[in-house]
Order: sequence, then structure tokens, then C-alpha cells
Amino acid sequence: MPTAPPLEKTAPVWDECRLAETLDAEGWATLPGLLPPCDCATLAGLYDAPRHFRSRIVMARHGFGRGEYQYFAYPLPPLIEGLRHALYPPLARIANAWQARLGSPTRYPAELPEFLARCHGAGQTRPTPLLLRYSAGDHNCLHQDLYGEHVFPLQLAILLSAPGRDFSGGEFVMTERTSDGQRADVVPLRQGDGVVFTVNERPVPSRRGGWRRAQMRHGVSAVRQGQRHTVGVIFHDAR
Ligand SMILES: O=C(O)CCC(=O)C(=O)O
Ligand SMILES: [Fe+2]
Repeated sequence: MPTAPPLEKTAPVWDECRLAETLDAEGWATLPGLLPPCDCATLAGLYDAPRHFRSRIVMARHGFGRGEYQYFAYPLPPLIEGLRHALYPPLARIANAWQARLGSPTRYPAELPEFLARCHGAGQTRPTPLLLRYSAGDHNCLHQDLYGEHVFPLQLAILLSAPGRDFSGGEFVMTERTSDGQRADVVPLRQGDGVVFTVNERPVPSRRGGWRRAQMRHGVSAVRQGQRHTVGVIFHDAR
């Protein structure tokens, strides 16, 4: 199991201003080199150790695409627990600015334990961080990771495999729909890169000077060759 210290005890590897600016502009932002290759390999290797997980989902059975994933059980592996706690506070500041722009009364607490207490109080007690495995021909349909009334509007995914070496195809895709139409972005990721992205909706400037809502979804295009692993860190827990 990865044994890196929780990230809040180390210097953050992200620049909060750049993260906020990019998320405001695009609805997603990469965190290059978030994990070194050895941690990527260790996390991907957990897939075959069932004791780390609470459930396994075969995507084709649910119409989610093709491939499979497992939800981690509590306690989370220290590396994932550390990342979830360290990344939450800057993302909560960004999420609160978004809520204000959208005219929503929802505000997110400054630290993750307070937000999880809110989820748990509403019956959302099951952990949502997950490990995904795709083989040749697999894909992940465009979706939103909503698991109950409480939704934290940003989430993280980290590519654990090396494109070109471990797999080909399998691009991380984001779509955005506004009253003007739909657009798609392919997010460029290397092994160990993270992407922080909008779970469901975000504010975009309206032509009249205010804000309007953009609906976002994410998915993964078909893996052509090899095997692709990712870890997903969702901040709200599930019912
Ligand atoms: O495999 C990926 O890159 C996407 C995973 C995903 O849907 C998620 O982390 O929520
Ligand atoms: Fe997802």
C-alpha cells in the first residue's frame, strides 16, 4: 500500500491561483505530475487486492460503457486519503465562488471532515473514491458522478498508466452544454497527471454581463490497445 505522508503535511504541488483561473475559464484544469510513476504503479496494483474495496462495478451491466471499477472502502489508502483532504480546501474556495455566481445559497465548509459530516448526516456514508480499469475496446460513457442530495461540484481523476506505453486511445473527454450549444474537450494527460473537473454545472459569463449555467459531463473514449488505470477522487460520499 502507498505510504506517502498525507499531502497537507507537505508543500502543495498546485498553484491555487492558476487552478482557479483555469477552472473558471474551462471547467477543468490539469495538475501535471501529481503522482510519481511508482505511486501510480502501486495504486493500479491495488485493483487485484479485494480487501481495499467495498464494491465492484462491471460497467456494461449498468449501461455505463465497458470496463470495470471498484469503490474503495474506508479507511482509504493513505495516499488517496491525503490527496482528498489536501485538495478539498482550495477547491471549496473555488466552489463557493461558483455558488455565489450561480445565485445558489449553498456554501461548502472550509475542511473536508465538516463536508463529509454533512453528507453522512444525510445518509451519504459510503466512500466514493474509485479505481478504474479499462482493457482494449473499453470506454466510459459521458456521465456525472452524483450520489445523493449533497454534491461537491469539483472532482479529481489521476491517470495511473502511461499513454503510448501501457495503452493507446482512452482519452479523457469533457463536454459542456450551454444555451449556445455543446462543445467537447479532450484533456491531455500523461502518467501521474491529475485533472480537476466540474461534476455537474458551473457558471459561465452571459452576454448581458451576469452568469449562466453550463452543464458538464465527462467520459473516456475507447481504449485501442493495452490496459488503462485511473483513480477517481470524488468529495461527496454516496447513499
Ligand atoms: O477513467 C477516467 O479517466 C475517468 C474516470 C471517472 O469517470 C471518474 O474518475 O469519475
Ligand atoms: Fe466519473
